[in-house]
Amino acid sequence: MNRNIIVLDTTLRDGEQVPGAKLNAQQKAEFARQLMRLRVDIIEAGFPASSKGDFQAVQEIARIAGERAAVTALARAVKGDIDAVYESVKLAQNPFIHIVLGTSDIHVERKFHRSKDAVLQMGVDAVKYAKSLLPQVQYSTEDASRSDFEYLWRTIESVVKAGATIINVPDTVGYAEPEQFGDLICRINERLKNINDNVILSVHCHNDLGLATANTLSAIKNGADKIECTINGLGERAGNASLEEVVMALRVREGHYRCTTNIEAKELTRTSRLLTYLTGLDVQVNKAITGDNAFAHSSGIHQDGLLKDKNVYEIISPEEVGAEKMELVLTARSGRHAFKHAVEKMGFDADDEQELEELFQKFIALADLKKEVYEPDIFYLVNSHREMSKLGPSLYELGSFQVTSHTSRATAAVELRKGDEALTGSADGDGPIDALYSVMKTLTGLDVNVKHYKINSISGGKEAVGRVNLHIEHQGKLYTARAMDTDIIRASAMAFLNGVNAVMLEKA
Ligand SMILES: CC(=O)SCCNC(=O)CCNC(=O)[C@H](O)C(C)(C)COP(=O)(O)OP(=O)(O)OC[C@H]1O[C@@H](n2cnc3c(N)ncnc32)[C@H](O)[C@@H]1OP(=O)(O)O
Ligand SMILES: CC(C)C(=O)C(=O)O
Repeated sequence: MNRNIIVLDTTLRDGEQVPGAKLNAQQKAEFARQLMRLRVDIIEAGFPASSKGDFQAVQEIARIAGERAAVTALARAVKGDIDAVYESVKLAQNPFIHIVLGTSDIHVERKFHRSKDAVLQMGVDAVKYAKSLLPQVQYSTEDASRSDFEYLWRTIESVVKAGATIINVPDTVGYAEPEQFGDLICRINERLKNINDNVILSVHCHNDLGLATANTLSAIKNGADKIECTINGLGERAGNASLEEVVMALRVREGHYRCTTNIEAKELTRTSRLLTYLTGLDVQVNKAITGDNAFAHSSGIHQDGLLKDKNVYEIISPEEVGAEKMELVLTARSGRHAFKHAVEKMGFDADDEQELEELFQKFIALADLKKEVYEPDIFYLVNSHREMSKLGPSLYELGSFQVTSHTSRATAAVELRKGDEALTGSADGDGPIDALYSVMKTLTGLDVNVKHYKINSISGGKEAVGRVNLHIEHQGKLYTARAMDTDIIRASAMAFLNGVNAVMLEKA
């Protein structure tokens, strides 16, 4: 039978310890509401002794939590801190006090300058005091993974006897590695069962070596029943175990771990985005589950495989975590299958193989100029290709051009080709486009006037494509012409030529 793992979210306590992540009481309450929608079992709401603002934030979260989540907050083994936690969480339906105290030699000797026995006694006294206020008390043996095992165990045994109901084993500085940490949890678990079977064994891992998720999973395999995580892995230094990673690993590899959680996975993306919005701290694009690229596929071989069967390259469907549907990002590394899929997705038929190949070649040329090709690019590419095909072979083609612009004047030099003939010339103008059109008008010898000129950016990104729309007048008749390019001068020149060619074709 599957074990249910209790999930404590500490984004509002450990996550908030990150520089720049500080939230006000109203923001903390908003995020806590989202954590309740996510169905975390416990919210660690803050460190109420640290400031009046945090005390009030914890109090508000305790007030709104109701039955939806247990609420706790952190205290040192200090009476004043414990009082602050009690006073701020007591309104919750399921409140508990969380006490932390170091067990490693370095904490005992360098931080507290006391004997091991004295530090242990501080912990016992703190638990006894907390227990006089609330029935549920969690005790964290800070820096457990760097602690002498027998002293660590002696501490756990003593605080359990004093009334601690949850023992939390932190890898405070992210020093542990999965096998060793799993072994530590296994040893503690075996002894704990012998002294009190009702005590919950919990872990809290940091990511200094990028192992927080792996260590948390290893602890679960070795008997931990409760985990502490944060959204987006936010937390002190390199952060904490990421809630979304651990939860989805348990879900995707359920057969392996045989554990479940109460988490509503569909709320993961929304929770991550809310956190980014509130803190202004972006998630790295390739972050598992919540990064922008977590469900984006950009290379041709992958895109082809996904279109044939999404299981070829997808172990989690984005919908499962509340993200948008699988995204195929079109780049110069995309292939014909993905391109055809994008063309059809926009409602164009793509059955003509020769046309599709021509379009694909234009797409690759464009993708070489741009990092990503967006839907509006494809839309315009197909439409303009089809429009140009209707016009037949272009009469004038753009060879080369050079445009210089000064404060008050601009000059353009252009080479056009008409069959084998090369036509070159230059002209001045009020601005670069005026100079360009002036020389092209002379070279084609046609009496045309530009009546309307409009340029738009039709897609996103630094290399966005510029689209030029023109109305050209010839002998009282208006001709519409368009062109697009990542170079707006080239797009302007090509639009003019397209207009001129339309006039020529009609006259022919
Ligand atoms: C691993 C973790 O994430 S632990 C949680 C970290 N979170 C925080 O620190 C929350 C924010 N902190 C604060 O607001 C402040 O540091 C406070 C309110 C906790 C304390 O502020 P101050 O009283 O000004 O003390 P300061 O932070 O300068 O020093 C910490 C003191 O607590 C002591 N201390 C540290 N940890 C503990 C502990 N677990 N139990 C008892 N005392 C402790 C230190 O030894 C030091 O005391 P000393 O002055 O006798 O040497
Ligand atoms: C309070 C404890 C659990 C902690 O944050 C740590 O040890 O990292």
